[in-house]
Amino acid sequence: MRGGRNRSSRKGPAFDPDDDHVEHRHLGVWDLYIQREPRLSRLPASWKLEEYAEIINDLPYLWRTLHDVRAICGHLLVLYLVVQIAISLLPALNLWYSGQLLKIVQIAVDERTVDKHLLFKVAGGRVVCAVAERCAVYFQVKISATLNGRMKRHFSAHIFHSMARLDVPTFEDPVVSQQIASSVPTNHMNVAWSAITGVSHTATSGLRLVTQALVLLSVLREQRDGPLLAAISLADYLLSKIAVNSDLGLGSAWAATTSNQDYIRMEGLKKLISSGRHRKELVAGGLSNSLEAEYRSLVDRLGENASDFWSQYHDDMNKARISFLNLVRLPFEELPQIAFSLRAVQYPSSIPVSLASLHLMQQTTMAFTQNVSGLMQQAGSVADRLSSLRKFYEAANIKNIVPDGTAPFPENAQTVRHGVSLEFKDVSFRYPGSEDYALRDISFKVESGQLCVIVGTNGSGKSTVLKLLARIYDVTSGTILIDGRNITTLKLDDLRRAMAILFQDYSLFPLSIHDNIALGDPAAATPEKVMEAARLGGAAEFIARLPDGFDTYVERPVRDLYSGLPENTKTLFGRTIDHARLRGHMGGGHEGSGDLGLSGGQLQRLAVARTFMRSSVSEPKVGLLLFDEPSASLDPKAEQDLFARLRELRGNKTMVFSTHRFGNLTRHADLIMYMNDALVLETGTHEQLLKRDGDYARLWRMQAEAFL
Ligand SMILES: Nc1ncnc2c1ncn2[C@@H]1O[C@H](COP(=O)(O)OP(=O)(O)OP(=O)(O)O)[C@@H](O)[C@H]1O
Repeated sequence: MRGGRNRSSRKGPAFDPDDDHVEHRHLGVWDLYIQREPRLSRLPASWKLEEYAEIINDLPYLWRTLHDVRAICGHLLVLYLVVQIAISLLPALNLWYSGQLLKIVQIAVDERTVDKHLLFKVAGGRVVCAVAERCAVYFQVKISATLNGRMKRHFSAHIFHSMARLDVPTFEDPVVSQQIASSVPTNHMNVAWSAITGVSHTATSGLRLVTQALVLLSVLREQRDGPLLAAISLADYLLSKIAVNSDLGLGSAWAATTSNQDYIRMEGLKKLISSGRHRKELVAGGLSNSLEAEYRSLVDRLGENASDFWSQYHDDMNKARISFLNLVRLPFEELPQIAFSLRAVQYPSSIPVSLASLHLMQQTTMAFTQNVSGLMQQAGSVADRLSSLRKFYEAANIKNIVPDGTAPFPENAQTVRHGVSLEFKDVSFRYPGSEDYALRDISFKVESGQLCVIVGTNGSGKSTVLKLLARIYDVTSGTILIDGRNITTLKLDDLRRAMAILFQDYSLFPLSIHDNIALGDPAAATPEKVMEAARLGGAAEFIARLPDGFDTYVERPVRDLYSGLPENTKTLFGRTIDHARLRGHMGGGHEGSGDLGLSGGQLQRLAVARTFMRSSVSEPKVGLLLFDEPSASLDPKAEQDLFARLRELRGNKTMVFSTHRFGNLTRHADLIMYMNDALVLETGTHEQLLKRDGDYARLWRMQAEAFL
C-alpha cells in the first residue's frame, strides 16, 4: 500500500462503500471511499477499546515469537532491549542536568557566585550523556540489523511452509490471500521483528515519557515562570493536533475507483503503446496515428482531471491542509517570547535566568510533546504489528478447503500400474464464488486401463472433469469413485502420487529446465531420467541447442536492476535489457518466454516432459494419466509423434484425455464423452457415436472435411 503506514486488515464486517460510516469523496475522476471511525477515536490520546482487546488477544503470539527468537539469537535480543532501555532513560538524565544548569545560573544571578565544581560536573555529565546516546544508537542500529537479518532467514522458512501446503481453492480464497500478504515481510522487516520492535519501542517510549515527566515536574517547580511557559507550549501542541484536519487522511480502510470511461480508455491507450506485447498489432494495423489522435482528444476532454489517483489525492491534501485553526494557531507559537518580554520588563535583573529558563522550557516541552505524539503513533501501530504476527503464525494452520482423506491408496501397490477405474455419479460442480454450474449431473464410468477422451465445445467442462479427478476442487454434489472407493476418503498424497496430470493452463516454474522436468518426480530425478523425459516430451533437441542446456532458466526469478544506463546499452550481464519492464510492463503468459525466446510449442513440450517424468520415466507408482489438451500449441507432426508416444507409453494405465481435436486419439478411445454446456450429451466409442449421427458425428465430419 502506498501513502501511510501499512495497516494490516482489521477484523469486522466487510468494507461496504454504501455503509453510513463510509465517506464518499470526489477526487477528479476518482471516487474515494474512506471508512470513518467515530470522531472520539480520532483524538490522539484516545484509543478504541477493541484495539486494546485485540492487542491482548495477540500477545500470546508475541510470547511465542520471543520463544522462537531466544533459540536463534536470544543474547542479541537481550542486548538490544538493554540498549533500548538505556536510550529511553538518557533524555530524562539530560533534562535533569539542564535543570541543574539553570539552578547554577539562578544562583549566579542572585548571589554573583558560581559553584565551579558543580558547573564542571553538570557540563561533564551532559557531554557524557550526549556521547552515550550516540554510542547507544549506533549499537542499537548494528544489533537491530543483525537481529532482523537472522530472524528474516529463520521465519522465511515458516512462510514458505505456510504457503506451500495450501490447495488451489484455499490459495485463491481472497481472505487467505490477504492473510498471507500481511504475514510476509514488508519494508525490509519481517513481521516478527516488526512486532518486537513495535512493542519494545512503545514500552520504552512510555518509560522515557514517565521519567522525563518526573524530571520536568521537579525542574518546573523550581522555576518562576516554568508552569506558565510549559502550559503555553502544551496548549500550542494540543492546538496543532486539533488544527490538523484529521478528515484528510485515508484512515485504516479505504478504497478508490473510477468509472470515468474517458480516463479508463486513456489509461488503456497508454498501456497499449508502452507495452511490447501489443507492438505487433500496433505496427501491422498502422494504428499509431489514429491512437495518437484519440489520446489527444481524450486528454483535452479530461482536462485537469486526467491524473492518477495519488497525484490527485496529494493535490487535494495540499489544498485542504491550510485550515482556519492553523492560522489561529500561529500567534501561540510567539506567546512564550511575549511572556518572557513582559517578565523582563517587570524584573530586569532576572533576564539571564528567564532567558535560560525560556530556552529550557521551550526545548523540553517540545521534546516532551513530540514524545507524547510519538508514543500515540507507536501504540496505534502495535495493534497492527501484533495482528500481522498473529496472521503470520496462523498462516501455518490455515485449513485447506479440500480435506484430506484417511484411507491409503492403492491398497495393493502392484496393481496400480495396470490402471485404476473411475466413476462419476451425478456429479455437479460450481467453482468457488461462481453462480453457474461448470458440470451438471455428470455420470460416467471408465474401467481400469481404458482410454477415455473428452471432447466438446469451449467452456463445456472438460478441464473441470480432470481437475475434480485430481481433487484440485471437490464436487458440489454427487460422488467420484476411484477403484470403487469414494475419492474423498483416500489420502490426498497417495491419490496424487498415483496420477500424472498435465493441465491445459500448465505453468512452467521460474527454475532451470532441469528442475522444471525433474519436479515431475523429484524423488526419482537423476540427470539421465530427466534427459529421457525431455526426449519423450519432444524437448531434447531444442534444449541441446540452448547455450546453457538443461541449466537454462525458463524465467529468471531474480531480475537485474539498472537505472540511468546510456542509450546504446543493449545488453548487460549477458542479457537483453528489458526497457519495457522499466516502464512498468511485466511480460508473461505462454506465448513465449520473454527471457528465453522459446515458442509456445517448445514451452508446451517442456510441460509434457515434466508429465512424462512422472508418468513414464518413474512409472511404477502411477496408474492414472490425465492430459488436458497437451498438443494445443504443437505442430501436426509433433502432435502425431506425441500421441504415438502417449499410446505406446501408456501401457495398461487408465488415461483421460481432453481435447478439441477429433480423430487422432478418439479413434483409439474406449470411451468418448461429448460435452456441451456443463452436460455430457453423448458417450460411446468412435464407431458408436458416428452411427448415432449426433453432435459428435457432425463435428467429426466438419473437422475431417477441412482436410479433404
Ligand atoms: N477457476 C474458475 N473459476 C470460475 N469459473 C471457472 C474456472 N475455471 C473454469 N470456469 C468456468 O467453468 C466452465 C467450464 O470450464 P472448463 O475449463 O472446464 O471448460 P473446457 O471445456 O475445458 O473449456 P476449453 O475447451 O475452452 O478448455 C466455463 O464456463 C468456465 O468459464
